[in-house]
Amino acid sequence: MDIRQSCSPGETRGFDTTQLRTNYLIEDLFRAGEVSMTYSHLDRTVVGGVVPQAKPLLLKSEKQIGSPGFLDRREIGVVNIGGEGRVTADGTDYDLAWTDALYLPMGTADVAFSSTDAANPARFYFVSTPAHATHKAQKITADDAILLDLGTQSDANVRKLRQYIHPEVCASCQLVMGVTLIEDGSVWNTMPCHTHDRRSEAYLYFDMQPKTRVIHLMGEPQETRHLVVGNEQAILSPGWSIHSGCGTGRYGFVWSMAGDNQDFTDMDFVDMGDLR
Ligand SMILES: O=C(O)C(=O)C[C@H](O)C(=O)CO
Ligand SMILES: [Zn+2]
Repeated sequence: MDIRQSCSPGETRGFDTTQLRTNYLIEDLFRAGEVSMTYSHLDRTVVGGVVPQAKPLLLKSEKQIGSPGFLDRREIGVVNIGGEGRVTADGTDYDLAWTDALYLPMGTADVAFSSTDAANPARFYFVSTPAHATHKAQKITADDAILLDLGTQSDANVRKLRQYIHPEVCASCQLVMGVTLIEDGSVWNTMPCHTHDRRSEAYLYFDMQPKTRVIHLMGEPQETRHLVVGNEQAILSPGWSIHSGCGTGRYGFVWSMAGDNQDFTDMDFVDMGDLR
């Protein structure tokens, strides 16, 4: 398990490119036939990638989780960004197509991931956060999610934001999760940008051509830094950091949040004139 400690805004100001990438970027999340996990101390969020081939892959606990079962004291949200696949949770099968999601609650004992066609494997992205109560397991499709049409053509930020794990769609303890797809011809996400010190956030950029890159903006609003991000790479975003990006081509991203509240609109917007 890859471990990421929390960094303060002060030390982040002094980071060079390698230090920024080592602390905030997860580059190698999807490996054929493996479950990969990164444990971030930002709200103890575990971010993972699962690419099942011919055999199912199991969600297993590790020392860092501190309990025999991975979900003994955690909840998990899963989004499939690959070919058709199946998640089997305590004997129930959930078939997930591209951008379908699944919420599994605290107390789920056995979780297995499989691909329908090993030649076009499922690519499951997951985010898990500590939990204190057991809610209902739920599959959520793009049509079940709350859809927000955001942005304007003249601001080059037209996008569809879908809230999948959100109090009005699927009850959870703290996890909030969704997918934003940028329309063709637009390049920006989450600009004007914001912070939300009550919650941390994780971004998985996906649906990009091999040569496309997103220039992801992070850091304090008056001390911005950037990360150059490729397809299927994830960003860890502390509550004090802005999180916004501009692509050289089309892309989407899975966002997730954990922390003190589940109020999506609890954001501190940054005035353009205050960005540095
Ligand atoms: O397109 C957007 O705007 C987003 O997806 C916003 C993120 O989800 C976010 O930052 C929520 O706090
Ligand atoms: Zn945010």
